[in-house]
Amino acid sequence: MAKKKAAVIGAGSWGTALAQVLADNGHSVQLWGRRSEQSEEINQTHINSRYLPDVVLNSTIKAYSDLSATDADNDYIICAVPTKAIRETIKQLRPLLHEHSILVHASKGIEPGTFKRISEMMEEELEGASYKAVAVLSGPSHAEEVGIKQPTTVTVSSKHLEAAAAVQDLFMNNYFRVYTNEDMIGVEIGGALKNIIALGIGMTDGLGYGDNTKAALMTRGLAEITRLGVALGANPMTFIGLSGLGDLIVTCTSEHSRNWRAGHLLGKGKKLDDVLDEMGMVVEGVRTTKAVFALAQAENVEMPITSALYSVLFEEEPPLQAADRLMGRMKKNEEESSFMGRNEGGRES
Ligand SMILES: NC(=O)C1=CN([C@@H]2O[C@H](COP(=O)(O)OP(=O)(O)OC[C@H]3O[C@@H](n4cnc5c(N)ncnc54)[C@H](OP(=O)(O)O)[C@@H]3O)[C@@H](O)[C@H]2O)C=CC1
Ligand SMILES: O=C(CO)COP(=O)(O)O
Repeated sequence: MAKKKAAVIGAGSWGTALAQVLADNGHSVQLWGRRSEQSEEINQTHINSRYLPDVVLNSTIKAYSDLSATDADNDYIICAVPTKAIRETIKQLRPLLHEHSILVHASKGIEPGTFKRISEMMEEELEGASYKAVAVLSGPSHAEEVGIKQPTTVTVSSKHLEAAAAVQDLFMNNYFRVYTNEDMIGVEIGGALKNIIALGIGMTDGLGYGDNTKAALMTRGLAEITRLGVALGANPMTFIGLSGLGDLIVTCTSEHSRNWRAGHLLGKGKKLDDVLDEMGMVVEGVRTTKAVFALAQAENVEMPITSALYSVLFEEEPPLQAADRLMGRMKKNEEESSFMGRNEGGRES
């Protein structure tokens, strides 16, 4: 592919790893982080010591901390800030876009209150602006492993299929393999909601439960993610792909996962605020649980695991009691209760 110009917005773990992939591919890369001391460190030492300390970054990456200094002639803007910062970031980037700009987000969350997916938030903030397309890049990909070039596969999706194919070309290399998928709703829902299940599995691991419990939560978790996704218009097949099952596996079974680690500390009896302070990195699943608990009610979709997590996170239910409550629910048929989308009968509490 001809060499392109890209700005990666967000110099946390993921933005830094994605900047490295793009620089390895020979593209010209700007990497924005909001702290000037961090951009100076990256430019001078080629290390992001807070977020990706074990990776020596490609020396061609140009870090900066003034968002308005993002080059207006970038072909691609890759947005890797936490979900809560998406709107303010897009507002600031808006004047720098042009008719060929492709905006790719790599974040995983749902907005509480509006229930918007990230691409929907972006499109709202971009209304009337000049740009070509919004795309999502998602899938099983810990920054720490991408940073050391371990074989990784992800999915890119966009309503604009030509843009998705262009993003595939931009990122593809011998350690980062990118698939396209037309189901943007499914890709974004899978990536955001697996964090809820990872929190839950971290919690049951913290309680001392083993592999049976992990498999139960992953399988039934995927069933409830699929149920909500189908109700929102997603293709159920997406949830057994990279951005569904793939990301669920990588997040629920790895100590790299901040969501798993936060859940683990909660399972050990720590309070949510103390856990979030201790993590010092984004734990998207907490905010996503709040959003999805309300969204499931609005959509009349049964999501018992999300509901149990909500009680633990926001209503101080002890994790053990929530686990007991999940096990004591009324009996079910596995197949029917997995993929039916909205509740046909009454809501189960
Ligand atoms: N880490 C991973 O392996 C993966 C992460 N993701 C997703 O990528 C997104 C970013 O996560 P990740 O890079 O891991 O997060 P990190 O916790 O590693 O870093 C967070 C980054 O966001 C910045 N930040 C925090 N608040 C704001 C704000 N209000 N405005 C602008 N920047 C802000 C932080 O800056 P500062 O240092 O100044 O606080 C820091 O650069 C998340 O949605 C996550 O789910 C997706 C795939 C893989
Ligand atoms: O999304 C991820 C891997 O695909 C990273 O998950 P965490 O945010 O839990 O670390």
